[in-house]
Amino acid sequence: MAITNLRSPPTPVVDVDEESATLDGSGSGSTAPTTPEGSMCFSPLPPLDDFPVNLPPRSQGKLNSTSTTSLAPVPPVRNICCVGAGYVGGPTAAVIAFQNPHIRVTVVDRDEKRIRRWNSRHPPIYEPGLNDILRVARDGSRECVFPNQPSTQPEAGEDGASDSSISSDCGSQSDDGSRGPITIPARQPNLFFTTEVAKCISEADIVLVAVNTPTKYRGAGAGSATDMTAFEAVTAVVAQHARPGAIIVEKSTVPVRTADFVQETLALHRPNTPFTVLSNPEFLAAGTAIQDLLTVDRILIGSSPTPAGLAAAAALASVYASWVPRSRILTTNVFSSELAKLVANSMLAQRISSINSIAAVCEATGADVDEVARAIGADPRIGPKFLKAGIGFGGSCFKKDVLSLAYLAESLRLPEVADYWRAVIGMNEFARDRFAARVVRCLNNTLVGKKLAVLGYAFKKDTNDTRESPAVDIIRSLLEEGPREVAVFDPCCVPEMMREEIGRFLGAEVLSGNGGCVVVYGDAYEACSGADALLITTEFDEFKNTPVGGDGVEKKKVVKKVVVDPRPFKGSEGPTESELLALHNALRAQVEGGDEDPLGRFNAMPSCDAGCMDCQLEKTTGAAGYGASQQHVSKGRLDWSRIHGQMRRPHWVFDGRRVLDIEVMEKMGFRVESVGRQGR
Ligand SMILES: NC(=O)C1=CN([C@@H]2O[C@H](COP(=O)(O)OP(=O)(O)OC[C@H]3O[C@@H](n4cnc5c(N)ncnc54)[C@H](O)[C@@H]3O)[C@@H](O)[C@H]2O)C=CC1
Ligand SMILES: O=C(O)[C@H]1O[C@H](OP(=O)(O)OP(=O)(O)OC[C@H]2O[C@@H](n3ccc(=O)[nH]c3=O)[C@H](O)[C@@H]2O)[C@H](O)[C@@H](O)[C@@H]1O
Repeated sequence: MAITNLRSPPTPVVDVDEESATLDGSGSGSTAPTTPEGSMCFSPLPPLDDFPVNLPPRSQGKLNSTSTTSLAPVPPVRNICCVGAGYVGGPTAAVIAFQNPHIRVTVVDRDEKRIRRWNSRHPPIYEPGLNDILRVARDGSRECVFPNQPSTQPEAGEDGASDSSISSDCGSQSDDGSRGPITIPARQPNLFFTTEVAKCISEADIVLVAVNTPTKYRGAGAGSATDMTAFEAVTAVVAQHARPGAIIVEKSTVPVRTADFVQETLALHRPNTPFTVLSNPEFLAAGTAIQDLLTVDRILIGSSPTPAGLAAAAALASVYASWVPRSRILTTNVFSSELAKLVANSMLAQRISSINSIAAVCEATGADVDEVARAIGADPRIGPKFLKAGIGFGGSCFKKDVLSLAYLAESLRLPEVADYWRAVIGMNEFARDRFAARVVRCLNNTLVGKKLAVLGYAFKKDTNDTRESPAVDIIRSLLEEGPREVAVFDPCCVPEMMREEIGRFLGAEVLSGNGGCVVVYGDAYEACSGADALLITTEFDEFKNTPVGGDGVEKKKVVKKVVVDPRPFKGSEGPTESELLALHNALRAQVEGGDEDPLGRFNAMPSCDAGCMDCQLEKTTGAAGYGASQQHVSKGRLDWSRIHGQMRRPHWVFDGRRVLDIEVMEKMGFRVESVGRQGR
């Protein structure tokens, strides 16, 4: 007998402590505008301890609250619109849709090219696991049937035969009903991408605003303040088109008290229409976005403490509760939530700058920064994460968010606080400059006539995101010395894209073909061939070295990931989407390079036009790591002995990310200089 799955959560009701709605009990202690029913008041809030922090299990359907004096119905969520189809909006909306088949999720963006890509086989960003999510949520899925027993374990009574095949004839149901076949019904697509911004906003119960909020580059606060142009533009569209009662969610990272501004804009355009504004910052990291979203450590929801504010928070929480344990959904006041995001990134950046400052001390003293990091990281109060020294942090957010915090402090007339955080950025720049200077110093203070290969262009491993990549600054510094060639290779980025970006950041004239000396390669060995020095600028595993045997052949350490088959699924409701995904991954892991759809759930992917630029790019470049059909396939670790044979003496390697085993490299004849370790 078939068991169907895909539970949809009941609509909860929220208990609200009216006393806590404002500190003074007046209903609003602020001059900030409120909606007619007072859904947003920016008054001081009660201490967090008094605020309903964790939401109860779905079945209870009520917010925890010590004293409950009124009930506000939690609005049902059937339609979500996410504005911004970027690194955050795309994956976040995809996971929300994947986990909530009963909710229609539409991602809107004004960038037609981006939307076209999301609707094609070539999503505009690469993230491990994204493809599997899109294949179900965007494309819908077929009915599938599978036995409810681990395929690696033989069926009791059978001769050790294990059945990893999935077919419609998969055995009979056992007595207790738990091991029989499970039928997963077909799923309709519920994730859509479109440029119809206003229309989709007007249909949504929840509008997630996930547009870019970079640093201002001109005018007041240039270089520090957040550029709110995109956010403001979207807010105006939302204000004009959102339906009454809609919940507006700040997903973008925004300055503290942005919710005030959103509320004012809404009140300006639609004075008598109730809206609720929430802060729900995103903590995902590039390269692990899907994993971060699926196994999230916390969801932060900031709301006003009014009945409507808390009800809106509960509505948003119910969306996440489809897969996130209630204990990980934290609610705070809206400004704490906005500030917490800036502080989270600033503290992470600060840790990196702290260890990089120590790297400089190590280079001058003979201590080794990895050893220092290991020693201090063993203290649970410090912890081992984010202590990897290198050439500094990159990425679209750390720098801008630290600067935004510093700007906030300046605006609040707290220059000491601002200086403290600005020093984090200063130390980051120092790390890069020191590394580039070290390369030049080791190469006799001149790069003229020399070829240098830069390995890694993305700002971190396993992503094709190159925003604020330290590699760009390193290339710029190298070019100042007039080298013969700067070769650039990245295992995850498409060469054409890298060329385009380098041209944009450093000027088209630096590129080969335009009279410049920067050559972008799609092959690491070509990039390294004839090089005087190699610089490792991104911590890709591909660049790590592994012991070499007497035969000169690289001995790869094969660490087989143990992916546990999650069956048997217990309970009468059938597996959740997360459990199905775990099964999908377990079955895939059983066979190397095996079936991309072992459950037989996937529908056909969208087809591309004959003239699809991305298909052509894939054909001409190999383009591993680009496009849904081609997730980042590791090109394997570099064969360092082969590279040694191709390089010029004395085989300089500058390890800016501490990925190399120096002893092994030196035995092979390389001359290695590493960040955080004394050089020669
Ligand atoms: N990239 C990351 O890993 C993380 C980013 N964030 C924050 O999330 C926000 C978004 O960042 P990303 O996704 O990286 O930015 P992004 O630049 O990749 O995407 C933003 C998208 O918004 C669209 N957009 C801009 N103005 C628009 C308008 N008026 N109407 C419709 N669409 C519009 C752009 O076309 C673009 O596709 C930022 O505030 C960022 O600080 C937060 C956590 C992680
Ligand atoms: O707001 C954001 O955009 C996101 O910023 C970071 O995520 P991300 O920038 O994608 O990547 P990280 O893993 O944090 O790495 C950032 C940079 O720091 C560098 N790094 C990281 C860790 C470390 O120990 N040392 C180090 O140099 C990385 O190489 C990379 O260049 C945060 O980790 C996310 O929580 C946050 O949501």
